[in-house]
Amino acid sequence: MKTTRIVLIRHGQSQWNKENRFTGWANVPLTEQGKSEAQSAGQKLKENNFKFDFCYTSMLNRAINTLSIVLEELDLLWLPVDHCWQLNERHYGNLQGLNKAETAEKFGDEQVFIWRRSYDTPPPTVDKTSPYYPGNDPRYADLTVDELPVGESLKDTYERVIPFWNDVIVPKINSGTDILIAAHGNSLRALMKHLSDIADDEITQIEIPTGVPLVYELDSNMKAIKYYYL
Ligand SMILES: O=C(O)[C@@H](CO)OP(=O)(O)O
Repeated sequence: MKTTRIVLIRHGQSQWNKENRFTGWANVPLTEQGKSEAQSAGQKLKENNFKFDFCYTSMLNRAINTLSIVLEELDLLWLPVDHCWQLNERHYGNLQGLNKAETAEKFGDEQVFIWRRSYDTPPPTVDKTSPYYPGNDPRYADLTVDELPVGESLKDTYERVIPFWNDVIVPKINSGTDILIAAHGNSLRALMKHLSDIADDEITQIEIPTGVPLVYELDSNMKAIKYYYL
């Protein structure tokens, strides 16, 4: 059976990972630690002789910068890269910017766990006056009003990531292209759920570390044979 290998990577530590704040589509930078995680990821890929032809990332600086640091380590900065809003982090609605511990003190641990890890409960939404409404950001000018998220559950994120995977990334892989995807904790959890057929109530337990290459071996139906971290 033909197997395919792809590599996923969550961005390195961001400023708001460090400050324990809900991030979502907020465009925060990598910390120095995040940059060095990305460098080590690139070195590990190099030591293990990984080769790539094409990359996908999100529209958010922390994933774009992580990818570029990894590619620099691999001497592959010249590779083509598609920047796709579908790979963005889950939009965290009105929670964006809030400290997670303070929010738990205010609303209770259980409510915050539901917002963070339930499959289909969305966070409180933003309205069009919010600085976190993506329709106010020129990078999302091509999205229709229906596509612009105002606060997503993991299920909502899954419903934009997986059609993009099936319609855009799978044909690219099938044309014999070795791909690298740099994205986010929850957009990658959605992809892992699909690739490994993880149940709705089990995906709560999957936590992806920042800046560590996640290797997937896929069968001819583009489903996981196995996955491991480098
Ligand atoms: O804040 C976020 O955007 C995400 C990822 O950092 O957090 P969580 O782990 O709560 O989904």
